[in-house]
Amino acid sequence: MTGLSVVDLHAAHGRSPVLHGIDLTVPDGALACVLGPSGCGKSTLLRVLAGFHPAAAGQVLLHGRVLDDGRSRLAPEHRGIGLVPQDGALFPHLSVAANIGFGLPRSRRRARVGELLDLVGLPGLGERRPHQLSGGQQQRVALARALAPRPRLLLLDEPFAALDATLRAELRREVAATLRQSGTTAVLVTHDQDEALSFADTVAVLRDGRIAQAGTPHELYHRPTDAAVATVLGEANLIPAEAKGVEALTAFGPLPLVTPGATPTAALALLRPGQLRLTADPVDGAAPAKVIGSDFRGHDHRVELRPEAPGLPDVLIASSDRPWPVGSETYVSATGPVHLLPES
Ligand SMILES: Nc1ncnc2c1ncn2[C@@H]1O[C@H](COP(=O)(O)OP(=O)(O)OP(=O)(O)O)[C@@H](O)[C@H]1O
Repeated sequence: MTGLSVVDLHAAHGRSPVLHGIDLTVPDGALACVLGPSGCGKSTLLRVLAGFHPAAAGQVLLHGRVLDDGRSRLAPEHRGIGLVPQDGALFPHLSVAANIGFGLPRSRRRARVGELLDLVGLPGLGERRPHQLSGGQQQRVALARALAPRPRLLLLDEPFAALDATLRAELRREVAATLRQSGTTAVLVTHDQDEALSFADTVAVLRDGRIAQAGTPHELYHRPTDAAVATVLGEANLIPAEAKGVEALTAFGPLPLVTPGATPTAALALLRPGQLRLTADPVDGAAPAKVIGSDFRGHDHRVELRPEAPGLPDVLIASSDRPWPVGSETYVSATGPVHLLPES
């Protein structure tokens, strides 16, 4: 069953159009993510969904009910939609329990607040004030507050942006688990590709107010429709290729295709950094390359290379489990399968 359905949605700020025909479907109980750079229209989209900004045209439906069709719109308080803002926006003078229970009927408040404190992993902290909590705990309270009235849709506006990297990854895992446990349909907006790929069932890439591509995180990462989507989702090496049967002919030799047949013949092959292998000695299909940059990232090394072979871009990015000193000579080879993108 469809939870949220956005059909050909247009929105503007004054006379400036910002959203140009957005189509987005989120099944009931699914987690969706809208990923895009600053200024592409993510917050405007969330504000239209929440009812704080009017649609200029198109439709927003929740469980089949029209919320906005460009002519009439349902008031935000009647939509059954919860919002978790970037900074949590808790009431500083109220306890955690009072923040979570704000707006709930008195008779149900106590039990529901207790339930939610357990759900977000903060049992026993109901009497604290927000300033007595860490940033991550405050965001969990904001999530609990948004979930308290059992919204039919939860909107999350870069809710982890202010947290450090480790806490951010941990909290988004917890939040995704909490939303799945409560069966809540949710839309998260972010400019962070790791967040999008790890959080959502469906990712929609928003570019200049248009959905460039939508699909599962796996589809978008491995089968982007163009080079811009490929790079929004993570580092990408794009090398000239020609499709021939089940293979792509490249400067690294023939590599198997992800989807044989349905590709342009002259194209770019997408190779993620993990598909490039570095060796001290030449192997089949390897190109000589000079190491021009190397960063240790804990789980691997990000190695920047200048290949010394025709048919390759000026710079390649590889992932290696061992360090390669800057200035050293190496050999780079590739493993498929590869996905082909149109050349321009
Ligand atoms: N209140 C406003 N009045 C006029 N223009 C606005 C207003 N709010 C946003 N805009 C413009 O609309 C466009 C989309 O802005 P929006 O805030 O939706 O983008 P965003 O993707 O959420 O960006 P960010 O990630 O930086 O928050 C931008 O060009 C922005 O300058």
